[in-house]
Amino acid sequence: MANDLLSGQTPSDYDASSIQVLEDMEHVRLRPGMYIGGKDDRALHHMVAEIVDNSMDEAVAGHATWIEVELHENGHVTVRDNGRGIPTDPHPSDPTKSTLEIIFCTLNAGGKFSGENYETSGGLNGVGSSVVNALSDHVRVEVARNKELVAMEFSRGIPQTKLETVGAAPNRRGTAVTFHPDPEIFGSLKLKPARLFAMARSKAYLFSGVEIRWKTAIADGDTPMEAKFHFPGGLSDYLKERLDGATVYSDVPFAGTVDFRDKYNEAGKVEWAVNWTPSRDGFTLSYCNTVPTPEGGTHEQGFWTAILKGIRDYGDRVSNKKAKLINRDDLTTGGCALVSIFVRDPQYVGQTKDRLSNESAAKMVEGAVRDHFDNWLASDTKSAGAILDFLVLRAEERLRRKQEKETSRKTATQKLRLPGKLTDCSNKNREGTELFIVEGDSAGGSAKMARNRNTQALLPLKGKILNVMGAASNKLGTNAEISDLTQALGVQLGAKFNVDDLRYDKVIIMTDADVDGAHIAALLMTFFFSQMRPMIDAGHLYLACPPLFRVTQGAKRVYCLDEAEKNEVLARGLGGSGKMDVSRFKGLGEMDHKDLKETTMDPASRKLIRVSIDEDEPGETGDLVERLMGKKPEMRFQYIQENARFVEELDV
Ligand SMILES: Nc1ncnc2c1ncn2[C@@H]1O[C@H](COP(=O)(O)OP(=O)(O)OP(=O)(O)O)[C@@H](O)[C@H]1O
Ligand SMILES: [Mg+2]
Ligand SMILES: [Mg+2]
Repeated sequence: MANDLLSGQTPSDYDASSIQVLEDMEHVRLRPGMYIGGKDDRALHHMVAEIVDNSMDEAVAGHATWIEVELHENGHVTVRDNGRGIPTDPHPSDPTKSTLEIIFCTLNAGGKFSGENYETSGGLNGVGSSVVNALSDHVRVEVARNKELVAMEFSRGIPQTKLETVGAAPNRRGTAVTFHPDPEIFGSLKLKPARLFAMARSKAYLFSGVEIRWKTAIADGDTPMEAKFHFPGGLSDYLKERLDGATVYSDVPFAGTVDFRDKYNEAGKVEWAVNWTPSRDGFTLSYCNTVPTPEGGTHEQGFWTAILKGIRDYGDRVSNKKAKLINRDDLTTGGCALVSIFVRDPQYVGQTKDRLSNESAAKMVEGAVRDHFDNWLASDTKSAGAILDFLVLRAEERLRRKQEKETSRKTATQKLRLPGKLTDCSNKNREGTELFIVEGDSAGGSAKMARNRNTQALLPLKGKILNVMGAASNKLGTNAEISDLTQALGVQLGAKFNVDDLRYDKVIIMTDADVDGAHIAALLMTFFFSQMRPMIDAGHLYLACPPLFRVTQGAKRVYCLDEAEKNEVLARGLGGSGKMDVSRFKGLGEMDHKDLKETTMDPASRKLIRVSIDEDEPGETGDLVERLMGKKPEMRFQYIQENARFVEELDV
């Protein structure tokens, strides 16, 4: 393998540094996830972003004024800039090699460590170029520098040519990197014009000092074949474009830029734009040194803290007492923000630069934005008033919803004094709570001991009472057992059912693993289907999967969900000594609470089935439900098995 990769090199090249190169390149190819976050579509496009980021760094440092991104017919992509050109002189660490070769063939070779060549850069680790090189089956780098045009080619991280002079470049400088992502890594995935176009354009918004030129030879019907971007309006323009057509509370977004040098005597700056809209969900897009930080981080945090403090203070000043109620969620649910920071020494959580972690960024951004926000609110009182009113409304709505949920929960609990008695959980929020509908009282006993009292509630129902669930819906409301169930759930039946009222996150039917149990589960599912359909659609209804068998051998024991699993275990053995013993659970009540917890109730070890409805045959459902209401239990159950799609979900 090594010889193969080294072909084209003379034996004298095969020295320690070559081995280093092989190790680096092989490691990248072995573990692309560590360097570009995977081998998927996102990772593929990230390859182009790495090369564009290098040109952006050159532009932000003031050395390049344009960047060109070109997608070729054959799937290769070229990124060109008119920057200083990647250095080509011999590298001090290994004078037999050019700096360009070192940059493309070794990890952690970069000019951005010291802050001498670039003040604030997207590049950081000196891995970008070499990773793209390692994961491409063809790379050609051209550099115009010192009036000369030189070129070098690589494949899968290994040089294929020497650094060659290919012409004169009397009036040019800059770098052009052409590469083709390796199908051995990315399979049949292809670079998509639309994605590259969007990336190229967002870069132009993020740095108004650069012109981005776009070209594609591959058409996708929507993406322009050629375009030029230059946005002197920066983020403010970008936000307007993103919010195109939406109602906004301020005609002009609150936007600005602060140079950290002026304020903190430090390199870097922050730019932002924010507006609020009632007509769509809010978003926060953040960037560090023009590299997107999809998971946010300290810069986003500092930004929203400034806005929150600012709006509350403003409320105070205009004597709006309710401004105090506003919290960050109220701000961000309708708030649309772009935050772009440039710092000298960006730190990230994880390898892919998804979340910024510089502590100082939070403080610097907060301070910078805060001053401007106060001024802006004071100077544009019309917008300020509209935004404040909107945010107060959101806060009130949030509090009212919370209170309603609490009171409806209380009343439901208070009314339950009937045979099917609810054992509620202590957690009063819906999130993360579960109601187990259990069959009969015997199961209720061990389930009570097996449950997590914080999050798991129990409602025992008696089998015979369940038969009324097949009754006409006008009779349902008057049945005590049914009203127990609906009150426990906090909901009303039929057209009055509102899924938001539901008091539990998961409603879990837990019946014996036998024919009767299946029948009861079927009846319950039918009932929920006809009376509380949105609950199923929203994914709240589940079936517990109690085991049917327990196999023991000496001190070892294993639970089996069904016949097949049991046979498998018997064939395989438990690895213990002595005879294997099989017991079949006749009902949940037979299991002690430890077994029940472990196999069926504990989220850490149980298995659950989520119930959902397959709508492949629209129009037939009504008829089938009627058939279901018929006499034969076997037939009802079959319907459920055939028409309810069971989505297995192992929640860990
Ligand atoms: N288009 C370019 N123009 C000028 N110099 C470049 C260009 N592309 C790369 N370089 C030089 O090559 C070095 C290595 O680039 P590389 O992308 O490997 O690492 P980096 O940008 O320093 O850090 P990161 O791994 O975070 O991208 C850069 O630091 C820079 O000095
Ligand atoms: Mg880089
Ligand atoms: Mg490198």
